[in-house]
Amino acid sequence: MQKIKVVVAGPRGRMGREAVSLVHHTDHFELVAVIDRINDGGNLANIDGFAGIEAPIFTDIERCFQEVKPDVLIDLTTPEAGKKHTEIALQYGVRPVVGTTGFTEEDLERLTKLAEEKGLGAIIAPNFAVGAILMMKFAQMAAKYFTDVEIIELHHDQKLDAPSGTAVKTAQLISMVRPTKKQGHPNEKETLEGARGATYDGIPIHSVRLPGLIAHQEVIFGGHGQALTIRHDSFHRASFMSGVKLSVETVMNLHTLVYGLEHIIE
Ligand SMILES: NC(=O)C1=CN([C@@H]2O[C@H](COP(=O)(O)OP(=O)(O)OC[C@H]3O[C@@H](n4cnc5c(N)ncnc54)[C@H](OP(=O)(O)O)[C@@H]3O)[C@@H](O)[C@H]2O)C=CC1
Ligand SMILES: O=C(O)C1=N[C@H](C(=O)O)C[C@H](O)C1
Repeated sequence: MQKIKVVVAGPRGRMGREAVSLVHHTDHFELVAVIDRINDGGNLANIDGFAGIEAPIFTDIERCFQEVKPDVLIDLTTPEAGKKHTEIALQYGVRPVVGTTGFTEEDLERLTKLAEEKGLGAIIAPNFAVGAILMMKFAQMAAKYFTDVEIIELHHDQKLDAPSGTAVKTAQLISMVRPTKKQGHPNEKETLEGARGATYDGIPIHSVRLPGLIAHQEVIFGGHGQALTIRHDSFHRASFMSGVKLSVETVMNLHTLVYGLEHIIE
């Protein structure tokens, strides 16, 4: 079996480290390079925590693609870098698998068009954990029966974007099946700004950031005399890696951009 040649962007990050280890330990994947803001021209094996994992380090992603000609880019960086990397990957015929969050609907539209023009597969997944995908699917199912819902997402305090990509995706899936609705009392007023959270299509989203947390979300539905809570917890970033592996394998056979792992996990 031909190995899939993979580049990881953001290898020193919390998710990037897990992804490097996944690629290194998967027989049919080959880590051909990493994209890092520092250490240009060096080798990953010389960086703390990566002993024995050989891969050239590039800061310039275009030079990397020209020299190593990878099949797939795994991006786990920041919203700004992730958008730029995804676009450049598609320009160079490299299939992106993007876990980075903070992409807007306009970004997704632009990248979908580009992937189609190039006839290339791309996967952008706000959450790679199978349990989180199920939480989103169950929430979408429940929304047919309960039209009042609020989302509480809880993350570590080093997270850059709020609300989380998962919370936005959950609200998008719910809003596909329920009519737009202004929840709460029509005359309610915030005496402290932000008390009712952000809203997506009328669905309140509350973001909690605390040290000690990893990635957690509750979707709370309220009805007459009852409530339903659907909760998912990632206690370790290893929870995301089976989804990353499946995405790298699947993207090789796609010719369009897929947004969300729920389209891949049947
Ligand atoms: N889809 C999913 O299942 C999951 C997605 N995420 C998302 O993944 C992303 C990364 O999260 P996390 O690992 O916690 O974040 P970290 O801050 O730990 O890691 C991000 C890494 O990206 C690097 N980076 C930033 N800009 C560039 C650039 N231009 N080129 C190369 N590397 C760059 C940073 O380098 P430096 O150290 O120099 O700043 C850092 O090492 C976030 O958007 C997060 O929301 C997180 C968990 C799960
Ligand atoms: O930054 C994180 O940690 C996470 N980000 C993703 C998101 O924004 O939804 C996925 C997961 O929640 C962890």
